[in-house]
Amino acid sequence: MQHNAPKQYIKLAGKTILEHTLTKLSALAQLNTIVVALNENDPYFEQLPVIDARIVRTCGGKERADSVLNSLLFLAANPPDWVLVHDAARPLVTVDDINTLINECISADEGGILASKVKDTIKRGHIYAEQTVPRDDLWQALTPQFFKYEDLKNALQNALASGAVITDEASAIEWANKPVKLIPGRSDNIKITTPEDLDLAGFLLQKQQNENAL
Ligand SMILES: Nc1ccn([C@@H]2O[C@H](COP(=O)(O)OP(=O)(O)OP(=O)(O)O)[C@@H](O)[C@H]2O)c(=O)n1
Ligand SMILES: C[C@](O)(CO)[C@H](O)COP(=O)(O)O
Repeated sequence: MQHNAPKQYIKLAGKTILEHTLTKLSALAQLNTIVVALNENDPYFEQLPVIDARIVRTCGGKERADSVLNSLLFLAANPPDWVLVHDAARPLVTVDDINTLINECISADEGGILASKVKDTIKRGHIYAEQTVPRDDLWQALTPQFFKYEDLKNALQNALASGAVITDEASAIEWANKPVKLIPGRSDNIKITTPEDLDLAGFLLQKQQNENAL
C-alpha cells in the first residue's frame, strides 16, 4: 500500500479501516466474542477507541490461515458452535449481507461464504492471453466466511499440516471434502489491497455513514 502504517490503520471517512470493520461486526448481536488477530508487536490497536466489550486480541500468524487457526485455538477452551471469519481489509461489508450469510447457513446446517458472480471476461495467461475462462459458474470469494467451529479448526489444522495452499477458510473446508454454500453478496464488499482501492473505499464508507446517520 506504500503507506507508513499497516493498511488496517489507514484512516478513511474519519476512522481507521479496522475500526470501520469492527464497527460492522459489533452490530451483530449474535456474536459472543470478536477475536482480532494482530501482529504481536502491533503498537496501534491499543490506541484505538474501544468499540465493543466483546473484542479481544490474539496473535496472528505468518499467513492469513495461520492467523485464523490461532484465533480458533484461542477459543478452544469455550468453543462456539459456529465461527464467522472476516478480513479486516473488507470494511465495506454490510450487516445485511452478514445476517443473510448466517441465516442461510444455519437454516441449511451447512457452512458457506459471501461471494459475488464474476462480471468481467476472465483471461488466463501471463504476457499474452492464453485462454478465455468460461465464467458462467465463476465466483469471487468474499468474506465473511461462516463454518462450524470444529469443522473449520480440524480442516485448517489438517490442510496446513499437509502443505495445502489455503487462502480462505472455504479452501480448507473444500480440502476436507465438506460443502461450501455460495451466498450472493454485494460486489462493493471490496478487499482493500492496492492504493487505488482507498479512494473508492473512502467514498463508499462516507456514503454508508451518511445513510446510517439518516
Ligand atoms: N498474516 C495475515 C495476513 C492477513 N490476515 C487477514 O487477512 C485479510 C486479507 O489479507 P490481505 O489483505 O492480503 O492481508 P495482507 O496480506 O497482510 O495484505 P497485503 O496483501 O496488502 O500485503 C487481512 O485484512 C487480515 O484481516 C491475517 O489475519 N493475517
Ligand atoms: C479471504 C479472501 O478475502 C477471499 O477472497 C482472500 O482469499 C484473501 O486473500 P489475501 O491474499 O489474504 O488477501
